[in-house]
Amino acid sequence: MMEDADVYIEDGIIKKVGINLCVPGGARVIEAKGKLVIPGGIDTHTHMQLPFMGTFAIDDFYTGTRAALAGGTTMIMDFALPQKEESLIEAYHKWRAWADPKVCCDYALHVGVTWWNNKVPQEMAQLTREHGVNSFKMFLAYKDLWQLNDEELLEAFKACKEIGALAQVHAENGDIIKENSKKLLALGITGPEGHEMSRPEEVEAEATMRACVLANQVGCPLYVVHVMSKSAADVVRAKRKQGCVVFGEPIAASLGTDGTHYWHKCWRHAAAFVMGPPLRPDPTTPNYLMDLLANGDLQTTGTDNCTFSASQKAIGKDDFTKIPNGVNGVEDRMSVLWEKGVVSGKMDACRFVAVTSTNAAKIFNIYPRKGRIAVGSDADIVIWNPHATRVISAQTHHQAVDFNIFEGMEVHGTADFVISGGKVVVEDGELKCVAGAGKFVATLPFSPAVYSRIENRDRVYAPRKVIRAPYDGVVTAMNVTLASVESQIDSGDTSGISSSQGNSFYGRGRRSVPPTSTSAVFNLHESTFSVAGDQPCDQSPVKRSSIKVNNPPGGKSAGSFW
Ligand SMILES: NC(=O)NCCC(=O)O
Ligand SMILES: [Zn+2]
Repeated sequence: MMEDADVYIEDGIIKKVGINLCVPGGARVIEAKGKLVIPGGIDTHTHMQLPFMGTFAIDDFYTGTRAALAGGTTMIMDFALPQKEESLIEAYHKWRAWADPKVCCDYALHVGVTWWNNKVPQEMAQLTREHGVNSFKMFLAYKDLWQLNDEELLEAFKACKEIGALAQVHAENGDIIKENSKKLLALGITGPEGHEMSRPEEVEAEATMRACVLANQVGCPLYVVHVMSKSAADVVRAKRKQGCVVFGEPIAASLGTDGTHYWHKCWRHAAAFVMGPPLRPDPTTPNYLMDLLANGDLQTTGTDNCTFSASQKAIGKDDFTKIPNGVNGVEDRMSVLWEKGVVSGKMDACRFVAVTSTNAAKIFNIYPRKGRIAVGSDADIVIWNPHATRVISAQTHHQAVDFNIFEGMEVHGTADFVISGGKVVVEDGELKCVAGAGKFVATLPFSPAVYSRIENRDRVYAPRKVIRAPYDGVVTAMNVTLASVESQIDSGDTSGISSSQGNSFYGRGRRSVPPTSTSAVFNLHESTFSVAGDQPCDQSPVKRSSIKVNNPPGGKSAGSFW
């Protein structure tokens, strides 16, 4: 909703909203006529000072959050990413120790589930209960580093659901990437174009689909980070249309530029765009993603801000797999979104606020403290000038990195004033922020924007058994030893395989024994057994031991079968 009103702030909180407000004498007045007074942006996805690929991201929690404020973003959500076997709680504390003294704006943490054993879900629960973390990111990529296999993913999704957290996924198939990378390097393709060629769209789309299916099977809500391609976005859209609880996050890079840069003749230029999943060479991708964002098929915007300077990128000068992955965006996200989303006519100012701030606040359960201008909300406010223009450049940006992937782009929409926690930190374009002024924002589990639907779906789709009269006919005995079967076959008598004999079944390479029709058990290799449709054992419910009803009707529903 948009209204014409004044906003009065005291002690970092919005105290009044309305016309002709009565305010204490001496209160500072900032004139915003002709401009928009909007909630500060929330960047859902950053990696400040991430230790990664042999180096650290060059924008740390100070330069990164300072740049965020300059562009109208008043809160970032970063990721604590444990090394293999490292405690998730230790990683969380490590990130807090890095961020707390440096952040100029508020921040929250997602935590990565980068490995799995039975201690991990306990730590996830503790992080949710005691440390203000309500989202966990799992990687389907980065084989041998952070990648989980499908069984581990299922466990992680189940754990998220149990504790009311939102499962996030980096959706790319790491096994395929590894295989393709080897092939390309063997062909002598060592430059940044190899990065995109090793992980084309379908590699992202397959992983997106797999994550959606796995999460849906255990009734876990899912958030797909950095949606980079049309086909991955189509998966999110289709799954939402089918009723799955899934959210999609395109980023400033995927909305504002494309992957044609990987073929640029200057190595440094091409390497600057290397990130995972890659930007797509199809130049119609940004418009396509923006349309989905404008129309509600995608919900939030992040940046995946993870910056590396020229010399850091050059770690991979002879091998694209070694180029540190990551691009800028935290400073320019709001302007890129305004230019490509609003000025283009795809979305109005209200939708702009939704996708840059409010939707994130709702999904991550910090609404209406964040993402809204209302009495009681944090005074994180931007006075947005929709008419002013600027040209994005590494020469003038506030980030530490020496390259800007939006270099030369003229954008309308600038943050003339930025108020963070009630303090004016950008004034007519001038930055006045202080390291450590930002606060950690705890995010609580069971976000209503995410879990109210889950609870209802669990109830509606809870598995129910069919009530029927018990079967009272003859039941073939199952316990059979191979020796007894063989001796009976040798003697030509296959009629009386008895229950006192042990388990066995026919082996494919064995002597010419009859197929499973004469056996008391199924040989899956030889039978026509199918996981779909009627099974030969359908008449005998007691034998379908592989199907478990997790929650019998009447019991608590966890909705495992939808
Ligand atoms: N995305 C990227 O290229 N770098 C940061 C690590 C990650 O999110 O994958
Ligand atoms: Zn990321």
